[in-house]
Amino acid sequence: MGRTVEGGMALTVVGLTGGIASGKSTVSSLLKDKGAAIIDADEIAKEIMSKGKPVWINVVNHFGEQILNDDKSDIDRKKLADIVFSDRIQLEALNSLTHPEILKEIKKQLENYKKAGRKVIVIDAALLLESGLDALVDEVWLVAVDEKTQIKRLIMREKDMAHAQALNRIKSQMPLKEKLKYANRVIDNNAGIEETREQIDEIWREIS
Ligand SMILES: CC(C)(COP(=O)(O)OP(=O)(O)OC[C@H]1O[C@@H](n2cnc3c(N)ncnc32)[C@H](O)[C@@H]1O)[C@@H](O)C(=O)NCCC(=O)NCCS
Ligand SMILES: Nc1ncnc2c1ncn2[C@@H]1O[C@H](COP(=O)(O)OP(=O)(O)OP(=O)(O)O)[C@@H](O)[C@H]1O
Repeated sequence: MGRTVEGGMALTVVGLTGGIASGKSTVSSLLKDKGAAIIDADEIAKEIMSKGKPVWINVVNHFGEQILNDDKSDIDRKKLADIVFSDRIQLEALNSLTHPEILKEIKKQLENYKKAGRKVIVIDAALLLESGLDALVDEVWLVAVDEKTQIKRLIMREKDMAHAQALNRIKSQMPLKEKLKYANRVIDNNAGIEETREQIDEIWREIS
């Protein structure tokens, strides 16, 4: 599907999405090894909300002291997560404080990678479809796992996340069934890393 032109590969902007703990970072790093440029929405979200930045100040002003750590020096991400992933209105408030800045930074990195002549640029974003970021991409690739595997891996990764918290976070995202409607390719990450690597090898052969 990657559009080929005489003399080599054309530019393809890929939106890599999937629910929390579906395996996007794992797939991203396989794609990076192949030579793709990666734009990581979670990393950007963390960066724009680092201490003292405008978004940090706006988030603290909106949510108040309840989201600060014990010495009140910084945002306690776990406290903030507990609030927003159990209250849709608060999640929307956080999204409207953060998403415009995240979008701006993603666009900036995309332009820079294009200028640098990168041929495959991957935007790794859990909320690609929910936030309309898919308007920026040529293809949507979906990393898919069964909900049981998703919860198991999520709880394994986040040692202190309770089952209910894991479910809340999953429920705050678009269901897999809905995401499938937008996907140009589906990467099945239910089995081991080797099986996933084989799918990436195959996709890379097809687009290059
Ligand atoms: C609520 C916060 C502080 C929780 O931080 P925490 O360190 O526990 O999680 P982290 O940022 O590493 O995100 C992990 C995963 O949670 C899910 N998630 C994060 N934010 C959201 C959201 N607004 N809606 C739904 N799911 C989300 C994603 O799958 C993400 O990959 C943080 O996620 C945040 O600031 N979110 C708002 C910004 C955002 O939308 N980020 C995602 C960009 S795609
Ligand atoms: N095929 C696999 N087999 C076993 N474990 C896996 C597999 N793929 C990913 N994992 C593990 O599952 C967890 C979630 O994977 P990863 O961090 O890549 O997901 P993600 O979609 O990037 O998550 P998030 O959106 O929450 O950042 C990690 O601990 C990872 O090591």
